[in-house]
Amino acid sequence: MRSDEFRGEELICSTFSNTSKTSIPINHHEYDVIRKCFNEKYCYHILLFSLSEDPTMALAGVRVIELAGLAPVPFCGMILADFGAKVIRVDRTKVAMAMDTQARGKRSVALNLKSPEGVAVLKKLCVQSDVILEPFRKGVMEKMGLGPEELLKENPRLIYARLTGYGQSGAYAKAAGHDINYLAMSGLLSMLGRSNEKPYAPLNLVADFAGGGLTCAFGVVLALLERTKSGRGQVIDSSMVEGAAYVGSFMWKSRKIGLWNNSRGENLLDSGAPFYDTYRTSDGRYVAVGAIEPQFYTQLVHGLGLDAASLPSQMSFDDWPKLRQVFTNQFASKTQEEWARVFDGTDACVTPVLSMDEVISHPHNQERASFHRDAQGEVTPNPAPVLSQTPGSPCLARDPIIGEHTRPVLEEFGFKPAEVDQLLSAGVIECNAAKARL
Ligand SMILES: C[C@H](CCC[C@@H](C)[C@H]1CC[C@H]2[C@@H]3[C@H](O)C[C@@H]4C[C@H](O)CC[C@]4(C)[C@H]3C[C@H](O)[C@]12C)C(=O)SCCNC(=O)CCNC(=O)[C@H](O)C(C)(C)COP(=O)(O)OP(=O)(O)OC[C@H]1O[C@@H](n2cnc3c(N)ncnc32)[C@H](O)[C@@H]1OP(=O)(O)O
Repeated sequence: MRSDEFRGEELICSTFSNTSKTSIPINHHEYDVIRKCFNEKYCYHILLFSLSEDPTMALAGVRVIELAGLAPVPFCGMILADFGAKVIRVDRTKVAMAMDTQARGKRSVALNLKSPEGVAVLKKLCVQSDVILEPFRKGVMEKMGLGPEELLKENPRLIYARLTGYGQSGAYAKAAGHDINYLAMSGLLSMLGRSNEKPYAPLNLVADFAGGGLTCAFGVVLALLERTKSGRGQVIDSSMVEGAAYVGSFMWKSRKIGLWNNSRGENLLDSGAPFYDTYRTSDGRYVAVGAIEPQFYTQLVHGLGLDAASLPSQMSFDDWPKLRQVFTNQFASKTQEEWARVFDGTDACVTPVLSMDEVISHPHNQERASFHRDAQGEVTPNPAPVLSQTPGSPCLARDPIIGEHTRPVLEEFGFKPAEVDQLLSAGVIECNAAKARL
């Protein structure tokens, strides 16, 4: 008979044959079941219960309720799913198509939270879960009776992540907005753009994803780790203004070394320096040049076939426009492929600007399997970073349709089939079967 010691957040298992201890992370629901079983000394059987998750995934056993949102929260949910969490996305009912293009690995429950029965269903899901991710502006969850007060009272171990543009306080807290607004409020947008041009937002990368979904996922993991010590959940106030600014800390911290003394687009790293920019090649494609250090810059000049003695000094700011013109003319003389043959294998810091589809076939990315094709055959990035013991693994199945898993999820969380039928007939939930692919 296995001897098992149950300690708070994890199950330490040892067997007679060996004393190696395996600790298995468990979620709130398992915690309660296990504690009850230990009290009644049924310790062995519960191990099977907690081994139901794939222990090779870092977030195995973590249950996440993701309320359907636009882009940042779906990205956060996808990250957690990629690393083993069980993510249930709660969609609105009467919605034709999911807005979530980052839905891999998630299951969808369609639930009308405008009904008290719907609120009760969500509460029951949250009591048995570890994390809730909410994408709404300040006050919406409280209005539905689903604020942190209510949910943490019923499940003190719940991690309540609130991902918003402006945070849960402050004059803008209830204002609508999108990535570009948050980036503007972070101060970083003022630094983005070429010389004599207006500021531009680099896609919706910085606030929505870097400072939003990714930073929020980091907060969730921090809270999960902290809970293994305190046994308590907490509220994560994830503001995209603050997340973006935090991601950009280097920009603030490097002002004192004069990195940003010039106007926008005229500094070392903001397209001002000719050795840190992109250049068009003879076939209309581009290369990226990042030869900052003198030893790398020397290799750039050599690869371009230029005579260093005939050029102005690398750091002669006033000569940068002239140097840029020289580089522009040189790079325009060969194709992207030809320049790759010149610079691959050197430290000149010159790389091809690859398209979203080319990335998967570039030899370096292929060797590392950095990208894969999903169920729709589309190129998509693999989870990062790569952990040696518990790497992330993207679900390759198609994305869920809205309400596809309502019934199995509710029954998994303890609803009887008759209760699910009743909720369905009352319009509180939707159970949509996946349409057969012809
Ligand atoms: C730059 C990005 C924006 C990217 C957008 C793209 C992802 C999408 C742009 C175009 C889309 C595609 C296009 O539309 C074509 C297709 C259409 C198809 O239908 C879907 C597929 C498409 C291909 C579609 C796909 C994509 O959606 C697009 C490509 C960003 O910056 S995103 C970041 C936005 N900001 C935040 O997230 C910060 C926090 N959130 C907010 O500030 C607000 O939520 C926001 C975003 C301003 C929206 O405000 P809104 O007034 O609309 O909502 P809230 O005030 O938050 O209140 C939510 C209300 O909803 C109720 N509710 C929620 N869940 C339920 C439920 N289950 N049942 C019932 N009711 C529910 C909740 O009670 C609130 O109701 P009230 O308003 O009455 O309180």
